[in-house]
Formats: sequence, C-alpha cells, structure tokens
Amino acid sequence: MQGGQLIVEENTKLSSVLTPSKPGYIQSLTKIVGTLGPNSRSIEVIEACLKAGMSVARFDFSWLDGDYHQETLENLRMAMKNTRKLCAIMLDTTGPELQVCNKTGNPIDFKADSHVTVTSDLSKEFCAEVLPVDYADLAKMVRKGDTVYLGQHLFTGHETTSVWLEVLETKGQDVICLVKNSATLAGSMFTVYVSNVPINLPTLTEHDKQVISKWGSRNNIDFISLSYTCHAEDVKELRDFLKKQNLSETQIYAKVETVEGLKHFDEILQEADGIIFGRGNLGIDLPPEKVFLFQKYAVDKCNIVGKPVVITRVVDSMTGNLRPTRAEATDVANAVLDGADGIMLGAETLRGLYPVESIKIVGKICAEAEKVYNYTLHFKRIIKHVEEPMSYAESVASSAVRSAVKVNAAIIVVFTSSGRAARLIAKYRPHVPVVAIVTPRLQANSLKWTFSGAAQARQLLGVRGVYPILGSPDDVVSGSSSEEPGLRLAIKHGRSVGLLKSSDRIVVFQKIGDSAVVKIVEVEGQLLA
Ligand SMILES: Nc1ncnc2c1ncn2[C@@H]1O[C@H](COP(=O)(O)OP(=O)(O)O)[C@@H](O)[C@H]1O
Ligand SMILES: C=C(OP(=O)(O)O)C(=O)O
Ligand SMILES: [K+]
Ligand SMILES: [Mg+2]
Repeated sequence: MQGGQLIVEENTKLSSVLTPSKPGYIQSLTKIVGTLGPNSRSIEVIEACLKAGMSVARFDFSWLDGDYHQETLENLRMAMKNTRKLCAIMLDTTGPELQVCNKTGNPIDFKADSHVTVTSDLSKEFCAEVLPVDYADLAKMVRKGDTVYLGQHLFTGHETTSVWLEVLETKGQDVICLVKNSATLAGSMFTVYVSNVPINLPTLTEHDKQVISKWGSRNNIDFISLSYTCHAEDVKELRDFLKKQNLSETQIYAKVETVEGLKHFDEILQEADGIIFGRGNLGIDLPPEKVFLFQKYAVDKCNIVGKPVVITRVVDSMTGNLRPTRAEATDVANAVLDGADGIMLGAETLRGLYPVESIKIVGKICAEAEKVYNYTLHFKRIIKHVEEPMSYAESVASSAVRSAVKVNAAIIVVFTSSGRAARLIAKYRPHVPVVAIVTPRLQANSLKWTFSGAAQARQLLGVRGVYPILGSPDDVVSGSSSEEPGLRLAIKHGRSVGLLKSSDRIVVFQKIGDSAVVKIVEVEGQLLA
C-alpha cells in the first residue's frame, strides 16, 4: 500500500508555499461532486457551483422527493446551458436507512445525560423524550452499549446539530437510550444510524427501485450511487434492475460506508464502475484511528484497476463556516495524495451556508496537492500490476502518459466512444488534462436510429483529469475516419479556454480499427514525431 505520494525533494520548494496560486480554466484535475438541495438549487447558485468546478451533481433521495429533485434538475439543466459547462447526474439511493420524522418541524433540544426512547411505534410524536423510527425490528437488532446517531448528513454528535445516543436497554418495541451530547435538532427529518448493526433490509429497497424506474428513467441518469453497498451481489442486482429499466448505460458507484462493505471491498470493486468511500458512516462504524488505513487500502485498490474513487465528508465545518478547519484542509490534500479521483460534498452544498465557497476551497486544495503529486511513482505502481503481455491499447495508453511527461505536453487528447480509452489514459494518472473527444456511435433498433455518446461523455466527468467534448455525429454519418475534425475541435476548445497556446505540444491517443496509436502534435499543426 502506497499513498502520501509527494515529491518533496524535486517539487516542494519552501518559496512555493508563499507564492499565491493562479486560478486556471480547470480548477483541479480532481473531480468535485456536489449534492444539490435547499441551499444549492437556484439557477444562480448552481451556475456558480459549475463555474467553481462541480462536475457531478448528486441528487440524494434520502432527502426530499422526486418532484423536488426534478425542479432542481431542471435548474441544473438551465445552469449548464447558461454557463456552457457540462455536469453529470448522480442519483443517490436511500437504501436501508432509518429515518425519524419531526412532523411539527419545531427545533427540539436534547440535553446530555437525559434519557430518550427510540420506538417503532409511529403513532408517537417526535419530542426530546421520544423518537419514533420507521423500522419495526430496531429493538430486536440492538443491544446494550450500541451507539445510535441522529442527524442530517452530519452525525457524529460532535456538531451541535446531531445527537449521539447509547443504548441502555430494550423494552418491547422501545429502545431506551442515554443522550451523550447536548444538541438542537432543527428540521423535519433526520436519518438514524446504528453503528455496526446490519439492518435486515435489502441494499436496494423497493422505494429505491421506484425512484430509479421513475426519476432515473425520466432523466436518463449517468450514475447511481448505491448507498450501503455490502456485497458484490448488491451491485449485480442493481445492474440487472437497470437493464430492465432500459438504463444499461448508467454507471454504478458503490458507496462503501459500513464495516460489512469493507469486508467485501475487493469483490464489490470488481463489479462496480466506481467507488464512493463514504466516510460519514464509516467514520462512525470504524474506530477513528482506523479510518485512514481503510482509505489508503481502498484508494490504492481502485487506482490499480483504474476505477474512480470518490472521498466524502471532507469539509463538514464549512456547512456553517466560510473556512475549513486546518485538519480538514490538510485532509483534502492528503486524499488527493492518496490517489483519490474525486471529492464529494454533502451537507456543505446541500444545506450549508457556503456551497460555492466549499467547492472553490476544495478545488484549490486539490490543485495544490496535484502540483506535488508523485506521478512517476503512481505510474510505476500501476504498471507493475498489469499482466504481460499487455493489451495493445493499455500499452499504448501508458506510453501516451509517459510521452506527455517527456515532451512536456500541455494536454493529452483521446478519442473514445465508450469512454474506455479515456479511462485507460486516466489510470496512468497524467499530470496534464485529458481532453476526451467522445465519438458518437450510431445505434439502430428496428424502429429508429440513435446516437450514443452523450452519457458516455458525461460519465467521464467523474474520472480524474478527463474533460469530455462531444464529437460531431456528422463525421460518423459520413463514414469519415479522418483525424482532422476531432483534433481540430480539441485544439479549438483548448485554445478558447486557455488550456493551449501556440506551439504547445499535444499527445494524441487514438484507436483506429484494431490498432492503437500515440502521436505528438504541435498546436500550429506541425507534426513533431
Ligand atoms: N482522429 C480521430 N477523429 C475522429 N474519430 C477518431 C479519431 N481517432 C479515432 N477515432 C474514433 O474514435 C473511436 C474510439 O475508439 P473506440 O474503440 O470506440 O474507443 P473506446 O474503446 O474508448 O470506446 C473509434 O470509433 C475511432 O474510429
Ligand atoms: C456520503 C455519505 O453518505 P450520505 O449519502 O448519507 O451522505 C457518507 O456516509 O459519507
Ligand atoms: K443516500
Ligand atoms: Mg452515508
């Protein structure tokens, strides 16, 4: 296990600590997933989020319903149009999550050392003494000494907006608990999490299936974040379900956020398209001193197979503050140095006071960490795990990344239809942006012709360092295999956004028929090699 890949000797000069960073078109190669909700759903705020660097929008169905999320999504679409920035759509399932409703919505104060009864009797009213939970078997599942957390995204009992309880005893359908911290719960709904107690509900619930078949299908979603993934079977089941819903292109990011998921991490990774390392829940399921270890293990495994891994819960304190804590800021950088592809913001953007600033500051920290990332070490570590003889594509893709270093290229351009070629390049972690020209593919069923490509392009927004551009279907229709239009498009785009200037070098990776080639061009069009 590696991680903490920093080139101290070569790149880290003390003076660079004092030199202000210049913001570029690309805020960071690391991708930022923002959860959209009450404080981040107006067109104006979403536009600012996109400009700040959010490239995947998460719709968390633990909170609010399809109609609410639909309105937010329409605003996102408008914001994309206005800013001309593409953003992928991620549906986050509720899964076997327990919830408490506060029908009156009045804030309720909990006092440390008082007692509270968590009950499955839903006829009871939510108050400081009684918490009615929508799960009949709770009293059967918990034991004396277990820990129960209650909150809205944040729930460690450290914040004054979440409560931490210790189970004292169970009586019938009631669980009597000791309140461990004083807090005020304001809002109408809270999620309940019992640390280390597997809830006997399926990972993909009937409610999730309904949401996917209605909201997911209507919006042709790019990603599903499968909450509380425990086994590879969970991913397979979702994959089968997606096929039946005509959503077979939707990618599955398994959210690993329990000890059960940890135990089956390797098999889950084989089945999933990406991993979300859910530290919100894991951070309370695992002893605090163990969380970093699993993070390093998980990120390393994802890097080796070239699947994106997204780290969650990085700047909790920014939910209410304009600056992260020192520990949070350092943690974001360390996640990048571990090899994370993306950072996910939850409460910070959903209900936090500073959604845009949270994205900006996380992007800035990521960008700084990327400057000192040890790309050479990463490359060596990845290639060591690839069996020989390699596939031609893998061999040429890795060479493209090395060439980009050797010729000091400004960008790598890759042509892809499925996104596979771009992912292969990203696996070798280039130090420069990868512009992926997604070539549409003509598909026919007995009734109509359609082009695939838009979803594949948006899905690349989840891959570290990759910036997709939709190629023109005209090239495909006319059967043109000429490289010119696509490359010209990449250069034009690169120049217009300031990624490229005259005489910059570009490494191009493309597959033509069965062969894969890498070539180096100069921006003015002159071939170097
Ligand atoms: N210079 C180019 N201009 C336009 N299309 C290209 C160029 N080079 C390759 N292509 C096309 O891009 C597509 C990418 O190849 P493909 O095997 O589909 O990649 P992947 O496995 O990533 O989906 C192919 O259809 C190929 O013909
Ligand atoms: C992202 C997480 O979960 P949630 O969907 O509850 O935010 C997490 O546990 O880190
Ligand atoms: K969720
Ligand atoms: Mg969670």
